[in-house]
Amino acid sequence: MSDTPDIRKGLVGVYADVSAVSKVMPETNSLTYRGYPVQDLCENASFDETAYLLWHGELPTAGQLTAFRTQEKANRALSPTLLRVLAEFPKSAHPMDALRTAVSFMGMEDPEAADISDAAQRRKAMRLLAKIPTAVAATNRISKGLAPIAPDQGLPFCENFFHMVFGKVPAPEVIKAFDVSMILYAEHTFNASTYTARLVTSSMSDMHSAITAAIGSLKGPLHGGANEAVMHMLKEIPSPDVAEAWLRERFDHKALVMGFGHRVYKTGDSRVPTMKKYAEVMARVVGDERWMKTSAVLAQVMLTEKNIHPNLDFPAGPAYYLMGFDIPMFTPIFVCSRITGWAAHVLEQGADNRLIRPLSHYTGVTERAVVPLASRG
Ligand SMILES: CC(=O)SCCNC(=O)CCNC(=O)[C@H](O)C(C)(C)COP(=O)(O)OP(=O)(O)OC[C@H]1O[C@@H](n2cnc3c(N)ncnc32)[C@H](O)[C@@H]1OP(=O)(O)O
Ligand SMILES: O=C([O-])CC(=O)C(=O)O
Repeated sequence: MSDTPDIRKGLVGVYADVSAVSKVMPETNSLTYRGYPVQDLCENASFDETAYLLWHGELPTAGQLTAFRTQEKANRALSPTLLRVLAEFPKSAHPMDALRTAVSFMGMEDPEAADISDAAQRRKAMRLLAKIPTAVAATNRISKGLAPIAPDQGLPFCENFFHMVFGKVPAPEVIKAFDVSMILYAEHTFNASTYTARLVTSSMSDMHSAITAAIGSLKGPLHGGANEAVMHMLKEIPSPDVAEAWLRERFDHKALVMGFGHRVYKTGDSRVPTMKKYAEVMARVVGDERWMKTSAVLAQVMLTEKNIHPNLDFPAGPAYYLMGFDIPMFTPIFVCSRITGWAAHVLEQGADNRLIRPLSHYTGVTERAVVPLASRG
């Protein structure tokens, strides 16, 4: 009889804890946040209402939303020190690396750095929700030799982000497409970055440490980094007519096709139809159908040849490109949204904590004695 314990590589199929934040239902390709279908939230609520929902368990009343928005607007500005630090980062730094370091720095500056009470962690989550977009926009502008644009407290969350990146606010349909992407990216149960945040929290560490680690996890191309990889891939394909041939060559090299496949959804990602609809809106607004046409060919061939469906990153990549964002900003934009889900999980983990510490099954050399240095040859 083998003495190998039951190891689930990648924790495939393992329930690691309970959670009341969201529910992924792969059998129906659906997703709810605190019981609300994500599509319903996209059509009938805003991203900041969704953030409130994730943190408080209920949608806000008008008064609660006004108070939430006031708090968010009041916390947007970065300190002069952090702005100077951002300006000193290596010009070659990827914006996700810059953001990881910026969030870590925010942790040192936070007025309640040492306080991990639920109330303090909630206030820190609000400060992160408000400041992360400012850091993302400033990093982007600094990388182009442009001066950062200060947040405008008179503008709502999404409008303010465009203002800080481009110095202007686009048409309402662009804002709506962006807001929808933010709702769709907000939360997704125990994905790698959220689990990272919970794991860090489980040692009774603080919000900024958990979020810094989560950003590191999200950056990888198998996770959030895929939205950038999708756009690089689409740009490699000269036109929709050659997309099928391009993909078949990729099959020959057994290469991953970015933006396809998912650990939990095997017959379609709940969020893709909504994001695709708004990516198509963006294609019409901009008058550039190339990316959606190429995407349609890739999705069709991946389905018929591999039976693999696109994930959220597949339509989100071209949608952000059509909104005018530089490709290295796509995963940082994901962070601007996912901070809401991460923080909800940090709060949930903190409220009923047990140190996360799994076992490893040893497969190295058998026990042996140290040979003194003089005798080693
Ligand atoms: C927001 C998000 O994080 S969504 C995920 C974003 N990531 C990507 O888009 C990266 C590309 N996708 C992938 O690498 C994978 O699908 C993952 C990492 C997302 C999921 O991985 P897993 O659950 O481990 O899938 P798994 O490896 O079991 O896939 C099953 C089979 O499909 C293949 N497959 C899965 N995804 C892809 C893909 N994108 N391209 C080509 N083949 C794929 C695997 O190679 C595997 O084939 P095999 O059985 O011949 O070995
Ligand atoms: O759930 C996952 O593994 C990845 C994902 O789609 C997400 O984090 O949004």
